[in-house]
Amino acid sequence: MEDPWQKAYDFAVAVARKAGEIRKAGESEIRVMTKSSTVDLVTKTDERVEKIIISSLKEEFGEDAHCFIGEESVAKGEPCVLSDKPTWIIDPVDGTTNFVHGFPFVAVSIAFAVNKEVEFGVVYSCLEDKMYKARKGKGAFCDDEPIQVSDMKDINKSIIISEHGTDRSPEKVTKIFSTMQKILCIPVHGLRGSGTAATNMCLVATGAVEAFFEIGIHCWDIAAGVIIVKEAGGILLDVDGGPFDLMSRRMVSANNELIAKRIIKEIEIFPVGRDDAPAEK
Ligand SMILES: Nc1ncnc2c1ncn2[C@@H]1O[C@H](CO)[C@@H](O)[C@H]1OP(=O)(O)O
Ligand SMILES: [Mg+2]
Repeated sequence: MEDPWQKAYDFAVAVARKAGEIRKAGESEIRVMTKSSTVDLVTKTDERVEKIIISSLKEEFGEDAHCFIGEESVAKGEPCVLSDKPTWIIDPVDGTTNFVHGFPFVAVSIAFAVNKEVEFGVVYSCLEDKMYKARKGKGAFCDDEPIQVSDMKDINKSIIISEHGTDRSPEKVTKIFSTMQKILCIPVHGLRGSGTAATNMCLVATGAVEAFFEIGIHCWDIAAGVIIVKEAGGILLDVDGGPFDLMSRRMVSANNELIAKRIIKEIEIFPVGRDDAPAEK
Protein backbone atom coordinates (compact mmCIF):
# COMPACT_ATOMS: atom_id res chain seq x y z
CA MET A 1 0.00 0.00 0.00
CA GLU A 2 1.24 3.46 -0.79
CA ASP A 3 2.49 5.32 2.25
CA PRO A 4 -0.12 8.10 2.73
CA TRP A 5 1.99 10.63 4.63
CA GLN A 6 5.54 10.16 3.32
CA LYS A 7 5.23 13.09 0.93
CA ALA A 8 3.92 15.36 3.70
CA TYR A 9 6.79 14.25 6.00
CA ASP A 10 9.46 15.00 3.39
CA PHE A 11 7.82 18.32 2.59
CA ALA A 12 7.71 19.28 6.29
CA VAL A 13 11.47 18.73 6.59
CA ALA A 14 12.08 20.98 3.57
CA VAL A 15 9.72 23.69 4.87
CA ALA A 16 11.30 23.64 8.36
CA ARG A 17 14.74 24.12 6.83
CA LYS A 18 13.52 26.94 4.62
CA ALA A 19 11.84 28.63 7.59
CA GLY A 20 14.99 28.26 9.70
CA GLU A 21 17.10 29.79 7.00
CA ILE A 22 14.89 32.88 6.87
CA ARG A 23 15.54 33.23 10.59
CA LYS A 24 19.28 32.54 10.43
CA ALA A 25 19.73 35.20 7.80
CA GLY A 26 18.39 37.57 10.49
CA GLU A 27 16.46 40.75 10.16
CA SER A 28 18.31 44.04 10.14
CA GLU A 29 16.10 44.97 13.07
CA ILE A 30 14.12 42.50 15.19
CA ARG A 31 10.72 44.06 15.91
CA VAL A 32 9.62 42.88 19.33
CA MET A 33 6.04 43.02 20.57
CA THR A 34 4.35 41.44 23.59
CA LYS A 35 1.37 39.08 23.90
CA SER A 36 -0.12 37.93 27.23
CA SER A 37 2.39 39.86 29.37
CA THR A 38 5.49 42.06 29.13
CA VAL A 39 7.71 38.94 29.13
CA ASP A 40 5.66 37.00 26.54
CA LEU A 41 7.45 38.16 23.39
CA VAL A 42 6.62 37.88 19.72
CA THR A 43 8.45 39.36 16.75
CA LYS A 44 7.49 40.24 13.21
CA THR A 45 9.71 37.29 12.22
CA ASP A 46 7.47 34.82 14.13
CA GLU A 47 4.42 36.09 12.22
CA ARG A 48 6.18 36.20 8.86
CA VAL A 49 7.71 32.72 9.19
CA GLU A 50 4.38 31.19 10.26
CA LYS A 51 2.65 32.74 7.23
CA ILE A 52 5.35 31.36 4.92
CA ILE A 53 5.08 27.84 6.44
CA ILE A 54 1.27 27.74 6.22
CA SER A 55 1.13 29.17 2.68
CA SER A 56 3.80 26.68 1.49
CA LEU A 57 1.78 23.78 2.95
CA LYS A 58 -1.48 25.06 1.44
CA GLU A 59 0.19 25.51 -1.94
CA GLU A 60 1.53 21.95 -1.84
CA PHE A 61 -1.51 20.10 -0.45
CA GLY A 62 -4.47 22.35 -1.35
CA GLU A 63 -6.13 25.25 0.41
CA ASP A 64 -8.64 23.17 2.41
CA ALA A 65 -7.07 19.69 2.51
CA HIS A 66 -5.68 20.02 6.05
CA CYS A 67 -6.33 21.97 9.27
CA PHE A 68 -3.77 24.24 10.93
CA ILE A 69 -2.91 25.18 14.50
CA GLY A 70 -0.16 27.81 14.50
CA GLU A 71 1.10 29.76 17.51
CA GLU A 72 0.72 33.18 15.90
CA SER A 73 -2.58 32.36 14.15
CA VAL A 74 -4.05 31.31 17.50
CA ALA A 75 -2.68 34.51 19.09
CA LYS A 76 -4.67 36.40 16.45
CA GLY A 77 -7.89 34.56 17.32
CA GLU A 78 -7.86 31.45 15.08
CA PRO A 79 -9.33 28.37 16.80
CA CYS A 80 -7.04 25.93 18.62
CA VAL A 81 -8.98 22.69 18.39
CA LEU A 82 -7.49 19.33 17.52
CA SER A 83 -10.00 17.26 15.53
CA ASP A 84 -9.60 13.87 13.82
CA LYS A 85 -8.78 15.67 10.55
CA PRO A 86 -5.17 15.84 9.34
CA THR A 87 -3.79 18.86 11.22
CA TRP A 88 -0.49 20.72 11.04
CA ILE A 89 0.67 22.06 14.43
CA ILE A 90 3.26 24.79 13.97
CA ASP A 91 5.57 26.89 16.10
CA PRO A 92 7.51 29.13 13.71
CA VAL A 93 9.96 30.38 16.35
CA ASP A 94 10.19 28.25 19.47
CA GLY A 95 12.41 30.17 21.86
CA THR A 96 11.34 33.66 20.83
CA THR A 97 12.99 35.20 23.91
CA ASN A 98 16.27 33.47 22.93
CA PHE A 99 15.84 34.78 19.39
CA VAL A 100 15.36 38.35 20.59
CA HIS A 101 18.42 38.17 22.87
CA GLY A 102 20.71 36.19 20.56
CA PHE A 103 20.78 33.22 22.97
CA PRO A 104 21.69 30.45 20.56
CA PHE A 105 18.78 27.97 20.79
CA VAL A 106 15.89 28.68 18.47
CA ALA A 107 13.79 26.06 16.70
CA VAL A 108 11.14 25.70 14.04
CA SER A 109 8.65 23.03 15.12
CA ILE A 110 6.25 21.39 12.67
CA ALA A 111 4.04 18.41 13.54
CA PHE A 112 1.32 16.60 11.66
CA ALA A 113 -1.49 14.85 13.55
CA VAL A 114 -4.16 12.48 12.23
CA ASN A 115 -7.04 11.23 14.42
CA LYS A 116 -5.58 13.40 17.21
CA GLU A 117 -2.31 11.45 17.19
CA VAL A 118 0.97 12.92 16.02
CA GLU A 119 1.99 11.08 12.86
CA PHE A 120 5.32 12.83 12.37
CA GLY A 121 7.29 15.77 13.72
CA VAL A 122 10.19 17.92 12.61
CA VAL A 123 12.26 20.23 14.82
CA TYR A 124 14.89 22.32 13.08
CA SER A 125 17.28 23.81 15.63
CA CYS A 126 18.31 26.46 13.20
CA LEU A 127 21.26 28.18 14.88
CA GLU A 128 22.91 24.81 15.58
CA ASP A 129 21.80 23.64 12.12
CA LYS A 130 20.42 20.36 13.47
CA MET A 131 17.41 18.69 11.86
CA TYR A 132 15.48 16.39 14.20
CA LYS A 133 12.63 14.32 12.83
CA ALA A 134 10.51 11.28 13.59
CA ARG A 135 7.63 9.42 12.08
CA LYS A 136 5.30 7.03 13.89
CA GLY A 137 6.83 3.54 13.85
CA LYS A 138 9.85 4.60 11.84
CA GLY A 139 12.35 5.87 14.44
CA ALA A 140 13.80 9.24 15.36
CA PHE A 141 16.74 10.96 13.70
CA CYS A 142 19.10 13.91 14.00
CA ASP A 143 20.61 14.86 10.65
CA ASP A 144 19.59 11.40 9.38
CA GLU A 145 21.44 9.55 12.18
CA PRO A 146 19.18 7.44 14.46
CA ILE A 147 18.82 8.82 17.98
CA GLN A 148 17.99 7.04 21.22
CA VAL A 149 17.08 8.19 24.73
CA SER A 150 19.48 7.62 27.63
CA ASP A 151 19.35 4.22 29.36
CA MET A 152 19.95 5.78 32.80
CA LYS A 153 17.68 4.45 35.54
CA ASP A 154 19.31 6.25 38.45
CA ILE A 155 17.76 9.68 39.13
CA ASN A 156 20.89 10.68 41.08
CA LYS A 157 22.93 10.42 37.88
CA SER A 158 20.44 12.28 35.70
CA ILE A 159 20.18 15.74 34.15
CA ILE A 160 16.66 17.19 34.17
CA ILE A 161 15.35 20.12 32.12
CA SER A 162 12.60 22.48 33.11
CA GLU A 163 11.63 26.04 32.20
CA HIS A 164 9.83 28.79 34.07
CA GLY A 165 7.55 30.09 31.31
CA THR A 166 6.09 33.56 30.97
CA ASP A 167 3.65 33.74 33.89
CA ARG A 168 5.44 35.65 36.65
CA SER A 169 2.71 35.71 39.27
CA PRO A 170 4.52 35.15 42.59
CA GLU A 171 2.38 32.09 43.49
CA LYS A 172 3.31 30.31 40.26
CA VAL A 173 6.98 31.29 40.39
CA THR A 174 7.13 30.03 43.98
CA LYS A 175 5.69 26.65 42.95
CA ILE A 176 8.06 26.36 39.97
CA PHE A 177 11.12 27.15 42.11
CA SER A 178 9.97 24.89 44.90
CA THR A 179 9.70 22.01 42.40
CA MET A 180 13.14 22.83 41.00
CA GLN A 181 14.63 22.97 44.51
CA LYS A 182 13.17 19.58 45.41
CA ILE A 183 14.48 18.01 42.21
CA LEU A 184 17.96 19.54 42.66
CA CYS A 185 18.07 18.21 46.20
CA ILE A 186 17.13 14.60 45.28
CA PRO A 187 20.01 15.21 44.22
CA VAL A 188 20.34 15.07 40.43
CA HIS A 189 23.51 15.74 38.44
CA GLY A 190 22.06 18.97 37.08
CA LEU A 191 19.12 21.10 36.10
CA ARG A 192 19.11 22.76 32.68
CA GLY A 193 16.90 24.66 30.24
CA SER A 194 17.58 25.72 26.67
CA GLY A 195 14.68 28.18 26.49
CA THR A 196 12.91 26.23 23.78
CA ALA A 197 10.58 23.37 24.59
CA ALA A 198 11.05 21.82 21.13
CA THR A 199 14.84 21.68 21.57
CA ASN A 200 14.48 20.45 25.16
CA MET A 201 12.50 17.47 23.90
CA CYS A 202 15.16 16.71 21.28
CA LEU A 203 17.74 16.73 24.09
CA VAL A 204 15.69 14.02 25.83
CA ALA A 205 15.51 12.11 22.54
CA THR A 206 19.29 12.17 22.01
CA GLY A 207 20.04 11.09 25.59
CA ALA A 208 21.79 14.35 26.51
CA VAL A 209 19.33 14.69 29.40
CA GLU A 210 17.02 12.19 31.06
CA ALA A 211 13.84 14.28 31.24
CA PHE A 212 12.11 17.56 30.47
CA PHE A 213 8.93 18.67 32.19
CA GLU A 214 6.91 21.86 32.11
CA ILE A 215 3.51 23.27 33.04
CA GLY A 216 2.36 26.10 30.76
CA ILE A 217 3.75 24.96 27.41
CA HIS A 218 1.41 24.92 24.43
CA CYS A 219 0.64 22.16 21.93
CA TRP A 220 2.73 23.87 19.21
CA ASP A 221 5.83 23.94 21.47
CA ILE A 222 5.81 20.16 21.97
CA ALA A 223 3.76 18.40 19.26
CA ALA A 224 6.78 17.58 17.06
CA GLY A 225 8.91 16.77 20.12
CA VAL A 226 6.30 14.29 21.35
CA ILE A 227 6.81 11.90 18.45
CA ILE A 228 10.59 12.50 18.41
CA VAL A 229 10.84 11.46 22.09
CA LYS A 230 8.52 8.46 21.61
CA GLU A 231 10.34 7.20 18.55
CA ALA A 232 13.67 7.59 20.34
CA GLY A 233 12.33 5.16 22.99
CA GLY A 234 11.15 7.69 25.58
CA ILE A 235 7.79 8.23 27.28
CA LEU A 236 5.30 11.04 27.85
CA LEU A 237 3.14 11.42 30.93
CA ASP A 238 0.94 14.07 32.49
CA VAL A 239 2.52 15.90 35.46
CA ASP A 240 0.16 13.94 37.78
CA GLY A 241 1.36 10.59 36.39
CA GLY A 242 -1.75 10.06 34.24
CA PRO A 243 -1.83 9.75 30.46
CA PHE A 244 -0.27 12.58 28.45
CA ASP A 245 -2.73 14.96 26.76
CA LEU A 246 -1.32 17.23 24.02
CA MET A 247 -3.85 20.00 24.68
CA SER A 248 -3.50 20.09 28.49
CA ARG A 249 -0.41 22.37 28.62
CA ARG A 250 1.30 19.94 31.05
CA MET A 251 3.94 17.40 30.22
CA VAL A 252 6.71 15.16 31.49
CA SER A 253 8.91 13.63 28.79
CA ALA A 254 11.55 11.17 29.93
CA ASN A 255 13.85 8.35 28.92
CA ASN A 256 11.88 5.83 31.00
CA GLU A 257 9.00 5.49 33.45
CA LEU A 258 11.25 5.20 36.49
CA ILE A 259 12.81 8.62 35.94
CA ALA A 260 9.45 10.18 34.93
CA LYS A 261 7.66 8.90 38.04
CA ARG A 262 10.48 10.01 40.35
CA ILE A 263 10.25 13.57 39.01
CA ILE A 264 6.45 13.53 39.16
CA LYS A 265 6.70 12.89 42.93
CA GLU A 266 8.28 16.36 43.28
CA ILE A 267 6.19 18.45 40.88
CA GLU A 268 3.99 21.08 42.48
CA ILE A 269 1.09 21.40 40.10
CA PHE A 270 -0.56 24.76 39.43
CA PRO A 271 -3.61 25.35 37.22
CA VAL A 272 -3.32 26.39 33.56
CA GLY A 273 -6.17 26.64 31.05
CA ARG A 274 -6.21 24.04 28.26
CA ASP A 275 -5.15 25.01 24.74
CA ASP A 276 -8.57 23.91 23.44
CA ALA A 277 -10.59 25.72 26.13
CA PRO A 278 -13.38 27.82 24.59
CA ALA A 279 -12.26 31.44 24.05
CA GLU A 280 -13.46 33.89 26.70
CA LYS A 281 -16.13 36.25 25.43
N1 LIG B 1 3.06 30.58 29.20
C1 LIG B 1 4.07 29.72 29.01
N2 LIG B 1 4.53 29.01 30.02
C2 LIG B 1 5.54 28.16 29.82
N3 LIG B 1 6.17 27.98 28.64
C3 LIG B 1 5.76 28.67 27.59
C4 LIG B 1 4.70 29.58 27.71
N4 LIG B 1 4.50 30.15 26.51
C5 LIG B 1 5.39 29.61 25.68
N5 LIG B 1 6.17 28.73 26.30
C6 LIG B 1 7.24 27.94 25.66
O1 LIG B 1 7.98 27.18 26.61
C7 LIG B 1 9.39 27.33 26.38
C8 LIG B 1 9.99 28.17 27.48
O2 LIG B 1 9.24 28.10 28.63
C9 LIG B 1 9.46 27.92 25.01
O3 LIG B 1 9.41 26.83 24.15
C10 LIG B 1 8.22 28.79 24.90
O4 LIG B 1 7.75 28.90 23.57
P1 LIG B 1 7.85 30.24 22.65
O5 LIG B 1 9.27 30.65 22.61
O6 LIG B 1 7.33 29.77 21.33
O7 LIG B 1 6.94 31.25 23.31
MG1 LIG C 1 6.98 27.89 21.28
